[in-house]
Amino acid sequence: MSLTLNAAAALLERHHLLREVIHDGRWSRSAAHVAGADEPVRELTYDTRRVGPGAMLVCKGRFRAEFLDGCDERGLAAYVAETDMSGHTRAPGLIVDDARKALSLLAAEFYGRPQDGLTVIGITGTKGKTTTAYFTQAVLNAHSGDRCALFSSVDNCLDGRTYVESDLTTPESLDAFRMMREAVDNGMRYLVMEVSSQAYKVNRVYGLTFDVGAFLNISPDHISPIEHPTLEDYLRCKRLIVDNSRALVLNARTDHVDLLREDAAAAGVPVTEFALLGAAPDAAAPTTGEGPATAAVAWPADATHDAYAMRLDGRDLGGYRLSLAGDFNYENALAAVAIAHAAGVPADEAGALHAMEATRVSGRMERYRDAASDTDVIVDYAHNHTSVTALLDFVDARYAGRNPFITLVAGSAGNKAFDRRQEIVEAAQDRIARFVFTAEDTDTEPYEDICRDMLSHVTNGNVATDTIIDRVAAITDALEDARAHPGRTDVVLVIGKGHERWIKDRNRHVPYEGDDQVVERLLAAR
Ligand SMILES: CC(=O)N[C@H]1[C@@H](OP(=O)(O)OP(=O)(O)OC[C@H]2O[C@@H](n3ccc(=O)[nH]c3=O)[C@H](O)[C@@H]2O)O[C@H](CO)[C@@H](O)[C@@H]1O[C@H](C)C(=O)N[C@@H](C)C(=O)N[C@H](CCC(=O)O)C(=O)O
Ligand SMILES: Nc1ncnc2c1ncn2[C@@H]1O[C@H](COP(=O)(O)OP(=O)(O)OP(=O)(O)O)[C@@H](O)[C@H]1O
Ligand SMILES: N[C@H](CCC[C@H](N)C(=O)O)C(=O)O
Repeated sequence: MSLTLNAAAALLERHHLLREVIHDGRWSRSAAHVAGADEPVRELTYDTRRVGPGAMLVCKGRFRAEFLDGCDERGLAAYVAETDMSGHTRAPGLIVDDARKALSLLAAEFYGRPQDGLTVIGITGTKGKTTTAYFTQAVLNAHSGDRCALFSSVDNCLDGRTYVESDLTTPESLDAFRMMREAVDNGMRYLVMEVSSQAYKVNRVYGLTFDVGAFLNISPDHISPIEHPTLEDYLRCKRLIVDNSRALVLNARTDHVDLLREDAAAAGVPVTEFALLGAAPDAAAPTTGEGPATAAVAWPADATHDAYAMRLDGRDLGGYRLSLAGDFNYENALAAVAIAHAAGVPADEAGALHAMEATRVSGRMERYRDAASDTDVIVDYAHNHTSVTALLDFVDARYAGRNPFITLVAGSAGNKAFDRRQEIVEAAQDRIARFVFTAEDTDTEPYEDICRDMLSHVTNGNVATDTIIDRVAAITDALEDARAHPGRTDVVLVIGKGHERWIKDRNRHVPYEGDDQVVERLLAAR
């Protein structure tokens, strides 16, 4: 870890980001005139509250110059910013075109390019990133003796075994490279990370090349003033993974698959395709023929879809029976097989390629049963049209002929992804008996307004609706109603929060018991 001011300036110059170096009233194209420019930077940070002796600070986003007040006294060595900050500090400034790109490049160097010591796998898609990332980690851990790290929207894992709750789907670049360094120092050989569209939008993975990039699917989501202005912009950001990967694993069934194939061809990136099939493929034509190289396919092995068969590179992998129900999870498992294979796991390593069968992912398809009232409860993380549809497809298939009374307990995020509110209602209203609208995560938008918005999209007069803002009370009401009808088969779906032990209010995490725990407690109390 030996970044100096001189080296930082040269790196930024090489990437055409450096405008000028400002120090003591002198503006220059290099840092050569600054005393101590060859001293190692002792700390790299994007937050003035963490500045200590010898620190280099990157001023990004909604940074305000006043944050710098007092930093000189704490030993600020240099800053990197998109504008001259010398009114608030005597430290030398590297003025750049894009501070977030600069942060990513500097962080990689500061931490000694830890990505070079790892096989790095990036997974993007509207749905299934987290599950596929956990499944892939399970396979690579089995293959390598627990030497696979993970960055996911649920947890991060830097030693193949210990999981710590994460803040973002894709960490800020500096945090990502710091954690990669720790992973390498812990002996990790692989890293599986989720790559959100926001990560590309705000350059959290700038300059990082994935050994394997995976594109799972794309559907409308994340359109709002703080995310993407349009679906086109959302897809444009996600597509960047193709240009930034050495090999691409692609779902042959995703929307815009032809465009992604074109992207890969233009970038010279080899593609492995996978496809979930409705039935066994023709033995004479072992691949689907949908893409140039559909290497991995899976199909239901029984009528209830409780097991699937998989084939990789023409080799049968045998039956798969996941701990997580739902056809979509077999698609995620298939993606994990294709990704792990592209990352070097041989097709004949059956043990490793089946390792995800035991994997559970917190808050995804957690199932509970109250036999006395014939009630099944599912806690899941569905929170948009595609995932609610996938969940209801599972319920339809599983309860075919039993005509269950389905209650959906759901809210939607505040201040972002506004279309989700209508889409969740539209995906569900003709397929369920009752909505209970409730709190989900928000910033400034009141929960009541979000629930009212959801209610306004209900057009089916046959579906019952209630709004119970308190989330625990909403779940309680749904379960009590199910118990009050013992002769009826009930399915209660509690979606959008999973295992989270907090709920966002005014963008702060307020402690919350967790959907899984609320359900367990209520069922045990009977
Ligand atoms: C708190 C907040 O709203 N942050 C958003 C903001 O970041 P920002 O860098 O401008 O941060 P900021 O909090 O305004 O502060 C500006 C800078 O001043 C610094 N600071 C602040 C105070 C101080 O005293 N001193 C100081 O130095 C802060 O450390 C920061 O570096 O602007 C960034 C660029 O727009 C956003 O990425 C970021 O979104 C937050 C992190 C967020 O939650 N974003 C969501 C939408 C997100 O990224 N989600 C995706 C998942 C989507 C998916 O599943 O597909 C994700 O990858 O997690
Ligand atoms: N391949 C898939 N296709 C459709 N829906 C899926 C798929 N995989 C998971 N889901 C649904 O989406 C929910 C979230 O899954 P997961 O966390 O794996 O995806 P994600 O891409 O990380 O989502 P998010 O970014 O919203 O957290 C699941 O609880 C399930 O309802
Ligand atoms: N209830 C959460 C869902 C976040 C999941 C994240 N991956 C996203 O879609 O932004 C929220 O809106 O903050």
